[in-house]
Amino acid sequence: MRPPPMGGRVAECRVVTAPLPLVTAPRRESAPSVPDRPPKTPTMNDKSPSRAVAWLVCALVAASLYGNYYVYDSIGPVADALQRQRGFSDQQIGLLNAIYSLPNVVLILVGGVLVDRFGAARMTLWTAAVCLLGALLTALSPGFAGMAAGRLLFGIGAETFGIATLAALAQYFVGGKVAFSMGLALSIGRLGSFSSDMSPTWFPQAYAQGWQPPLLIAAAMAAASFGGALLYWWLDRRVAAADKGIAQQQAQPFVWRDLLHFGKAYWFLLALCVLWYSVILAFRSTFAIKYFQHAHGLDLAAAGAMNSYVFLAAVFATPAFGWLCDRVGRYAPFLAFGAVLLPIAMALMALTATSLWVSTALIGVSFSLVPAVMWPLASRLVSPSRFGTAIGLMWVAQNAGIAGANLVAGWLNDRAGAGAQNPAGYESMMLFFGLASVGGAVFALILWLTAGRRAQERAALAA
Ligand SMILES: NCCCC[C@H](N)C(=O)NCC(=O)O
Repeated sequence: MRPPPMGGRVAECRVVTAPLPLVTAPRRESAPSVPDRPPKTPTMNDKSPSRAVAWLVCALVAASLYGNYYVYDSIGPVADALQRQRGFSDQQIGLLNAIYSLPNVVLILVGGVLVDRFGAARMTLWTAAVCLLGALLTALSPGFAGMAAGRLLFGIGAETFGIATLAALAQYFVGGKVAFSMGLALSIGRLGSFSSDMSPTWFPQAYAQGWQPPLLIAAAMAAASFGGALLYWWLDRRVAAADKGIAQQQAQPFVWRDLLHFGKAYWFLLALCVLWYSVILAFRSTFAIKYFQHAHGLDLAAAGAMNSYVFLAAVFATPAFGWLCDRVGRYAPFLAFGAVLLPIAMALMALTATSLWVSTALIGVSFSLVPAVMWPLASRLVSPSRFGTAIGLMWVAQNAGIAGANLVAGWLNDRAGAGAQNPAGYESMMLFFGLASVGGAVFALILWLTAGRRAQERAALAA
């Protein structure tokens, strides 16, 4: 089964809207090295998995993501307890999260290649198991080194797990609704992060007992995530068995040269991914609350709540935007619109006295729209057999960008002496994030306006 043929322009990437065959899960082509273009159109076959199966896969993947994102965000709520009860410094607490990203600057590319090599279902299962081990080690370790090793293990599994889950949805929804399914799964993941932030309210007894019970709850979430992955793997095996004789799913040997076959549109998307996520994750996750407190005079609770609304909005808006993209059948214009909102929001925040609600709403739309479009669009810019590699490469650059943006922003703030007594000290950081967001918007606009017109892109996109 192949994705619908794409038109000449990325902006015109259209989803099949004709009545769909029962088939939704493409089996991978067996060519050792494929050009960067979509595979062949599926043929209808009664023995192939139905739409219901695809939605079941989506539900299992989403449930699995929920547990995974819960664990990712589980350190923040116990940071204070770790400091009080175990004497951890801020640097040590910061390292428990940084150690998640650092190995992935190299490792996700390997993870992406493994997803293409061994298939989405097997890799989802294996990496969910690695994440579970990491979460258990984090929760049960008596010392900092053991906890850090647990977070490292979790990070190694989690990013490849993320690629495998996107690949699973790209595979099962190739005939349509890929953006909606990815948006839905991502939003359930974001709900996991939101739940982690809300867990002190939901499980007060656990938090009253100290740092360990909340991390054991996180490990239980990782176990639930593994359970979802196991069910998805089992279902995929049944689908593959039913599919026998129609087409075989075969492991794809990796050829480095294949990276060169990714079209220009893919590289523009990668640049947008690095710049946009660097602003969104480094600013929103690290500096936004402090900036709201010092530069906009909010107290800690109000600043935290203001920041979390972006997150909550994404829970609902991400699948809605995915659905809209599938319905309209266009991706790049939505992506450009979402990317342009970010510099506008940053400018309003840094340069005007406009209420923070306005910039928060704009970032909320951008945070919901860009991921809802970016990953489905990526799945349409490369062959399904290279999707894992393509996302892996994007996330290598993305992790490097996020780590770099955190370091640069921190250095700029320290250099300018930014703080409650010196709110103007945040200006250079805001200029840095503003320029990065403008860069992201420019790449999104170029992707929309030019990439699809090029003959090279047409060749890459056409069936
Ligand atoms: N689990 C939070 C970090 C996810 C990073 C990952 N590389 C990614 O970009 N995932 C897609 C997303 O929008 O969350």
